[in-house]
Amino acid sequence: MSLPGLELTQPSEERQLAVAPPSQIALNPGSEWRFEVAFGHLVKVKLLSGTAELFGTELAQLQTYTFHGTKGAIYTWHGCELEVSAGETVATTTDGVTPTAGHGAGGCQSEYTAEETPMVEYSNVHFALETMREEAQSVGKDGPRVLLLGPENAGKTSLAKILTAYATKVGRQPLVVNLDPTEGMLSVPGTLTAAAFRTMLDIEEGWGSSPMSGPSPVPVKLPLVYSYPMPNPLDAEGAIYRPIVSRLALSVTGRMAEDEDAREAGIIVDTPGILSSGKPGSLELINHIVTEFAITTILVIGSERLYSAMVKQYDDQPSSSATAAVFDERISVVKLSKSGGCVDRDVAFHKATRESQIRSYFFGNPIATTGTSALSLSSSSAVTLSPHAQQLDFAALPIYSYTVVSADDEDEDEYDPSQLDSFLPGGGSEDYTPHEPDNGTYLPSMGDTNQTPQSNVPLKKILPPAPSTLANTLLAITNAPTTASPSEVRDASIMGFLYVADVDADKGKIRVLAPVGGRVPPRAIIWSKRLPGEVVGLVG
Ligand SMILES: Nc1ncnc2c1ncn2[C@@H]1O[C@H](COP(=O)(O)OP(=O)(O)OP(=O)(O)O)[C@@H](O)[C@H]1O
Repeated sequence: MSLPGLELTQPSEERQLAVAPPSQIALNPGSEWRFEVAFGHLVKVKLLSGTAELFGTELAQLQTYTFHGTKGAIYTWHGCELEVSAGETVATTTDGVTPTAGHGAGGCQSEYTAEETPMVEYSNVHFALETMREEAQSVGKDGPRVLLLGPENAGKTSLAKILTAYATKVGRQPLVVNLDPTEGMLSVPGTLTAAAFRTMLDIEEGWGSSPMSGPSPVPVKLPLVYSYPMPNPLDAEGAIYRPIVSRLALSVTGRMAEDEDAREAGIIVDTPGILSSGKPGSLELINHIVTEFAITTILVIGSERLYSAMVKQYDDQPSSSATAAVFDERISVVKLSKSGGCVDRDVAFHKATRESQIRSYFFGNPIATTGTSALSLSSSSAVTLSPHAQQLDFAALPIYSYTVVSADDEDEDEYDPSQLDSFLPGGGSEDYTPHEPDNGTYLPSMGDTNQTPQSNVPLKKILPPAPSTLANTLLAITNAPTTASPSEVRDASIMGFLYVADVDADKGKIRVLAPVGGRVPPRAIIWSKRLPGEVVGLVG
């Protein structure tokens, strides 16, 4: 319809939805294309000519890669040409909000080309690590154990991906450890993980997928997962975080002792930004990680203050490895520049990322990506999983919840030490001997000397009636038996997750979604109450 006098036409719906033609982006050698794609909108990227990589993983020529809910950069060492086009917009996000495409090429919210990047510095780190790996190979010592430190959004995870991708590209098999509970590497958030990377990372999915997410054209990785359902490692003065770090370190060093390839390639440890914030207790946690993983190389990104503190404390000090004296193994602290491309992610973006990780754990990835499908035999790489819904008797489930004061928000779950007796093995027998005498660092009440040793672990069994707040949250099924002590539950690795769809407190039932059918294994369960927290709308 024309507007009288102006001869303008009202934009028709088709016109509004008209897809912009693909844009071509030419990158000079040593530059990168930085882009941000909103959740729910798809952007397709194709490498037309030259070579390019996304956080160290090379793009294949003429394959289409589909991105959504991503902030990243495609870097080229030798120059390349990219084609960027808009994919279809996925109906709605989990919040029910219809996503809007941005104004950048292909509907990116933001995109630009940057000539200045720290990639040369980062690749030099890779070559230095390679030299250490070759030395490890020749003299029979362990490969480098690298710790990444820096404030939030400094690019630690991106650098961990780059170093891992470069290492796998030259045939190494590094062990990667994620100590950031908010990220969820090959797992859902609220976990700390370790995995051996022998094959390439996934361009579209970041770290790639684990077998629990279903079949994948990019080889899956098998992570070892521990539950840490809180965003802040400093909660409970680090008394929950520390023992889990020790468990991971034990498993990782055990793997290195048995696997020659892993021993030579060493470890890459990614940490949460809060450890580098200088908050009380953070330096002690760093020290714990440095000791447990026998760190040899500390990489500090984007913080002069932390770098200087680390140099003072660790530079040229012997590592804590048992063979440090034999090989004169010393710690080196290296300062690295933060990439100008690192973007701050707001609370909404973090929440959307978490929801998307959980959704793909239960339902797979419904977005078909032609890029990866070309590598697989099927015509589409979309993976649709069918989780099983079932009703469970709440009283029969040994569900534990952490009861700690958050260092961040003072969001306290009532901490009542008298209730803790209820989860003593064998129903509260007094002659119980603790499994771990070293857990005594957490004292919930300094004046209370009559506490049983078990109360050092702030885990409480949830007794009926089922709390309504259980709805829309995750339950982590541990490998610990139902009669395990709280310290055993805390230290147990995770088998899988359930999503609580409904709580019927009157009937004493909960309706859960499980990734596989069959009976829920009789194991102790940890309630992921605070992280990932409530995820509404997973089940319609
Ligand atoms: N060169 C780059 N260009 C564009 N985006 C980038 C670049 N490097 C990193 N990013 C993005 O910036 C964000 C922050 O980076 P990253 O996750 O690596 O930081 P981090 O230090 O691990 O953060 P945190 O401690 O909060 O987990 C991520 O979304 C990442 O994809």
